[in-house]
Amino acid sequence: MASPILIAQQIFSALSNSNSNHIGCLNATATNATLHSAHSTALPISATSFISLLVSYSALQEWLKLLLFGGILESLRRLGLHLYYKIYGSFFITARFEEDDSSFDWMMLWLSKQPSWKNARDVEISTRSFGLNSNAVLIEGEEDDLTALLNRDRQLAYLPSEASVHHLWYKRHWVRVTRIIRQGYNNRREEVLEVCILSTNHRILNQLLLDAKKVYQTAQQNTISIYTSDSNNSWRHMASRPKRPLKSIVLDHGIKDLLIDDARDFLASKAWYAARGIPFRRGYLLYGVPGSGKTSIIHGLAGELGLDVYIVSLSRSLLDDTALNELISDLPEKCIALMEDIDAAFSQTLKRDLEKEDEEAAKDIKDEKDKPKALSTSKVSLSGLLNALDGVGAQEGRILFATTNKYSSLDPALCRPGRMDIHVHFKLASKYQARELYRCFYLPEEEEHADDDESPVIADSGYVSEEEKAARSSSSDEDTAFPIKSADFSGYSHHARAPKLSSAKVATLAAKFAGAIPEREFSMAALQGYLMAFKTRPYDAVRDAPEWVKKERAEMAKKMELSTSSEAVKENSET
Ligand SMILES: Nc1ncnc2c1ncn2[C@@H]1O[C@H](COP(=O)(O)OP(=O)(O)OP(=O)(O)O)[C@@H](O)[C@H]1O
Repeated sequence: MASPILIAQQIFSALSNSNSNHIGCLNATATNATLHSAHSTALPISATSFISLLVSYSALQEWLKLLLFGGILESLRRLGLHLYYKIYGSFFITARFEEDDSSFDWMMLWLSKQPSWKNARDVEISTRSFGLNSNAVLIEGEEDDLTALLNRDRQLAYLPSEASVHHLWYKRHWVRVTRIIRQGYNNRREEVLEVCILSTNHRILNQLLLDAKKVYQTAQQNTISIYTSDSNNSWRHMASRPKRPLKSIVLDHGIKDLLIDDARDFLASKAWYAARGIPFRRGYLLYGVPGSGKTSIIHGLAGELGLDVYIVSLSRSLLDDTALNELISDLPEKCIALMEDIDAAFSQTLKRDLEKEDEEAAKDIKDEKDKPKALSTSKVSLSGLLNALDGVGAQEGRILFATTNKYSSLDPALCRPGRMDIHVHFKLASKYQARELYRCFYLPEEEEHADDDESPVIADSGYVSEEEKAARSSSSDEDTAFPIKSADFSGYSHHARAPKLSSAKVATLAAKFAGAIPEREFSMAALQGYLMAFKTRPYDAVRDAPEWVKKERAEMAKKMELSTSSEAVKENSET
C-alpha cells in the first residue's frame, strides 16, 4: 500500500505542474524503488517545489484574494446576523424562566389563567403543582377556586406540550411562549419557559412579571412555602402548606407571645442592628420531648410572619461543610431556616432508631445485639456548622430555628447567644394545655371568636343525653375505625356530624378532660392522637380519658421494662 505522504507528494507535484523532471523522478522512484526508499528520497524535492509554489508571487496573490474574499464574506455574514438580532431584539423582548426559580411557578400559574393556554391543542398530561397544589390547566369541570385547590388532593391536568409554540395576547402585545425541556446535570430533566413579547418597551415585561407575581401571591396567601436543598445543594421549592393558625398550637403561658414578639421585633430592627454593628440574625433553640409542638410552632410562626421555611437537613448524605456554607449563604433575606434534630447530625446513632429497635426487642431480645444501628450519614462537622451559622457568608436577616430532643448533648458553642439567642423548653402537656387542646378540637369555628356565647345548642345536663347517644350511636363506630366510606364520601365532614356545643359547654367538658389528664405525663401529640379517635364524640372523649390514661401508663411501664432489659442485654454483650 502506498504511503499517504507519497500520494500527497504526487498530488502536489501534479498540481504544481512543475517540470517533468520531478514527475519523472517521482515515477522512477515509485516504480523502481521500494515504498520506503521512495518516501525517503522523493520528499525533499516535492516539498521544495510545493513550498516554492506556495510562496511564488502569483500564488501569494491568489491567497490574498482568497483571504480578502473570505474575510469580506464572513464579515457580511456576521453583520447580517448582528443586524437581524438587533432588529429582532428591538421588536421583541425575550425572558427565560428556569424551573428552579420561583418566577417559573409564577409564570406557570399566570399562564394557566390565560384562555389561549387553556385552548392548546397539543398537550402534556400532568399532575404537577407548581408549588401551589394547583395545576397549570385544570380539566374542564374542575373547580377553579384557588383556596379550594389548596386543600384538595392532586388533580389531573394538562399543560401545553413542550414540542409546540404557544401564542397569546397580553395588553395588546403578541406573546410567544415556548416550553423548553433540556437535560441538566446528572441527566436531570430541566425545564425553561421562554416568553417572547412583541414590544420595544421593557415596561411590558415588568408589568407581566408583576401580574404573574400578584396572581401567585394571591393564591399563596393562605400557605407557606417550604424549601429544601436538592442534590446539587441548591434550594428547591418542595411544597406549599396551609398556614397553621397560631391558636391551634397550645403552649405554656407566655411562650407563644415570647416567640412571636421577639421575631417581629427582630424583623423590624434591621437599622438598629446595623447601627450597632451586630449581625442581623436571630437564632431560636426549641428543645424538649418529642411531640410537644416544636415544629408546629415554627410553621405557625412562619405563617404569622409571612416567611418561607428553608429546611436545612444536616443529616443529608451529600451535605458537607462547604455545601452547608453555600446553602446558608444562599438563603434569602427574611426567611426561617429550620434545622430539625440538630443533635442527630453529630451523634453516631439516631435516638429514634434506637427506640424503634427497643420496640422490636420485645419480639426477640436475644437478637438485639446483632441488629444494625442506623448511622448518621452527615458529613457536617460542628465547626462547619458554627462557621455556616455566623461566618462571613452567613445570610443577614434570617431567623434560625433549631430543634432537639437532647438539649444536654449540644455543644455549648452551638448554644451561645448570637447563634441561639433564645432557648425554649417544650415539656410534656400540662393540664392547662390538655384543656386548651380539647377546646380547640370541639369549639365550633363560628364560636371560636365568641367565647362568651351562652346559647346551648345541645342539652347541657350530664355528659351525654340518651337521645343524643341514640342520635350518635350510628356514627360512633366510624370514628374509631376509618371514618369515610367511599359510598358516602360526597359531602362528608366530621364537623357536620359533630354535635354543636356552646363554648360554655366546651369549657366545662374541657375542664373535665383536663382533670383526667395527669400533669406533664403525656405529650401533646399523644393527647391529639387520643382526641382524633373522638372527632365527633366530645362526651366520649371525656368519659374514656381516665381509662386511656391507665392504658397508656401500663404501656409506658412495659416499654420502660423492655428498654431496661434491652440495655442489660447490650451491657452483657459488651462485657
Ligand atoms: N403544643 C401543641 N399544640 C397543639 N398541637 C400539638 C402541640 N404539640 C404537638 N402537637 C401536635 O402533635 C403533632 C406533632 O407535633 P410537632 O411535630 O410539632 O412536635 P415536635 O415537638 O416537633 O416533635 P419532634 O421533636 O418529634 O419533632 C402535630 O400534629 C401537632 O399538631
